[in-house]
Amino acid sequence: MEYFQPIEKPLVLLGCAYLSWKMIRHIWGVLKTFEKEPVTVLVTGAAGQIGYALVPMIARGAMLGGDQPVIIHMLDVASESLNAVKMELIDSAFPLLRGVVATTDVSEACQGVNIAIMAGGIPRREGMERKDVMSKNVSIYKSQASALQQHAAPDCKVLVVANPANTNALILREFAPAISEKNITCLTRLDHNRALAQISEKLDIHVSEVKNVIIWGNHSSTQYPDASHATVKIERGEKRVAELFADDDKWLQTEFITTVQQRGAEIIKVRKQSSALSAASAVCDHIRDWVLGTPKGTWVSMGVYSDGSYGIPPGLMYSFPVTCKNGEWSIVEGLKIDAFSREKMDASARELIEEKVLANSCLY
Ligand SMILES: NC(=O)C1=CN([C@@H]2O[C@H](COP(=O)(O)OP(=O)(O)OC[C@H]3O[C@@H](n4cnc5c(N)ncnc54)[C@H](O)[C@@H]3O)[C@@H](O)[C@H]2O)C=CC1
Ligand SMILES: O=C([O-])CC(=O)C(=O)O
Repeated sequence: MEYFQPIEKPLVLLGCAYLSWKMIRHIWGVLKTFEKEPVTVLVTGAAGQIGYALVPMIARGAMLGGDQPVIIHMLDVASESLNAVKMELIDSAFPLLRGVVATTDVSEACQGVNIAIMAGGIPRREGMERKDVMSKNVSIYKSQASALQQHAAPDCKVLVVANPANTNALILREFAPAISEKNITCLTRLDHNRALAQISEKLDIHVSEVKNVIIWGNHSSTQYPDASHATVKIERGEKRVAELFADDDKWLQTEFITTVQQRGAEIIKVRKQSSALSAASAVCDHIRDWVLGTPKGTWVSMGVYSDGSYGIPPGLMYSFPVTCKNGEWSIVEGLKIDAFSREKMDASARELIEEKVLANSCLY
């Protein structure tokens, strides 16, 4: 038996669709009220240049996503400037910002932090190498390591930015043995982004179409920016970057490498201060990929504790190509290394061994 006249059927269907739509909107509204727990992010050197560029990025969701509330802890020895940064953060009325702590006390700063961005220290000036700021900065990392170990969340993820970044991270690891070595990294993402940008400029394509460059080694002028596995997006698939250069064009083996290696020094020369905006942005990229995962088929460069992969001595903090999933990084294994790359990768490893010895001589 028919319940409805043919004329009534479309009206009933329309009514049902309307009610379902209302119900979905209601459920969506309820779900939206269950917001995520805030993540506590520490920034050391927060009154400095990188800190000043970085904290608003974090508070806007550029690091952990637009639906992730954050509490920002800021540590610096320059208490007045630090308080001014706090005032500005409050004045910005960031919807995701759930709290701000500005302190000169390292224990208070580290309390309960889930992510620690370590940018406190002195930057190099024109004419200096990054290891020239070694003695001052490694002692900071020695003393802050134990505060992190004692007061941060047990699974806190640490990113060391201050130079010499790889060796500071190694010192932090040595003096915070309770923090898993998988949770201590250093920043080479700025170099990685610089390498992508150089290729995109050279080939006159958008930077998002280039991927899988690698920064091997130290965040110093011995780093090896390697484009031999990099690809660009083409209409149907991908093409190796190397195939886009004529056989006799040695740009990828010469100018590309030196430009990326020297980009930090070039910025200092022109700006009279080291890179801050691009460094802060690279920090967000590093943590976002580590926490939320790298896109399928894409790797990024991170300074991590060497497990001996690619013949790099274990126990160095060395930049490798990594992919990230479920909050963990893994080194991309099995890439072919030719003699040209081998020599450059080993030279950077040798420099890191020397820096380790130098750092220890500053500390003991
Ligand atoms: N890994 C990378 O890609 C990059 C690393 N860097 C390095 O990052 C570091 C920070 O650079 P900027 O922000 O430009 O320098 P900056 O001098 O503007 O800021 C550093 C801040 O650290 C603070 N500070 C000094 N000692 C401290 C301590 N014991 N505890 C807490 N804070 C302390 C200073 O008061 C200052 O506010 C430098 O070492 C620089 O060389 C810079 C750019 C890129
Ligand atoms: O070069 C410096 O000293 C600052 C830095 O690390 C960079 O810009 O890569």
